[in-house]
Amino acid sequence: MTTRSGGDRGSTARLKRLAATAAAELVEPGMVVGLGSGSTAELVIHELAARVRAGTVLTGVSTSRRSERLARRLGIPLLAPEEAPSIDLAIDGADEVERGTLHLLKGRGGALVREKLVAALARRLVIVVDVSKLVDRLGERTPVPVEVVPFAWIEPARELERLGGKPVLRHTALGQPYRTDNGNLILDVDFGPLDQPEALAREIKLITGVVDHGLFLGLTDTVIVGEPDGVRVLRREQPRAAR
Ligand SMILES: O=C(CO)[C@H](O)[C@H](O)COP(=O)(O)O
Repeated sequence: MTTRSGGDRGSTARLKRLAATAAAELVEPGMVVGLGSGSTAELVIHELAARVRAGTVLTGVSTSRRSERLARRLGIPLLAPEEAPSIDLAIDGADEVERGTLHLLKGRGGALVREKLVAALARRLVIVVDVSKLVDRLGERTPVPVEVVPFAWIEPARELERLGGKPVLRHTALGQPYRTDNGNLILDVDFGPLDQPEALAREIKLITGVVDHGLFLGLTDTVIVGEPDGVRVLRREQPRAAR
């Protein structure tokens, strides 16, 4: 189902803000909210913090050390995932959203494992993106991030090549291997546009040394898309995939 509402034209930052504001409106007093990672999810955290300052009671569960630091600094009470009785709603960004299925590619920010765990625990997953993130097929523009343990990472890299990918070890701006919050490495694997993301996701998970990958399939309930004319809301029509 698709609905539209009005708004201003503008830059990517403005489109992200439109989506973030609309997503924050879904949060009701007393909810436990999964706090995503990345620039769009951080806008949501700012919106929620404003609500907390205005007296709304809510609790966050963060998906990265960075979102945890931001939420703490802004005064949002936090729980660890295992301390939360349940997570009512998780709100997160994405690098690509497949139009037909609402499957996602995530992890440019390196938080994919924690993001996927919080999404899996949440009753609903709401994704906030600007319109540039919508694609016909996952992998069109973005490689698939794969988190691997640091020891002998070359072995999962070779297996990913055998699956048809081109893995590149992610580095920081200073040229050091990038480390996730879990102390692991990331291989960004270019498979090109994906015809069968489910099959690829299964194959990647079977590789020894792989912790997880950035394919989020069947997890999304709602995508809020910031567009020049306002927000568009895409809702999943199939029941959530069994996990
Ligand atoms: O998956 C992510 C981090 O691991 C982010 O949600 C994703 O990279 C989108 O980020 P942004 O909102 O900055 O474009």
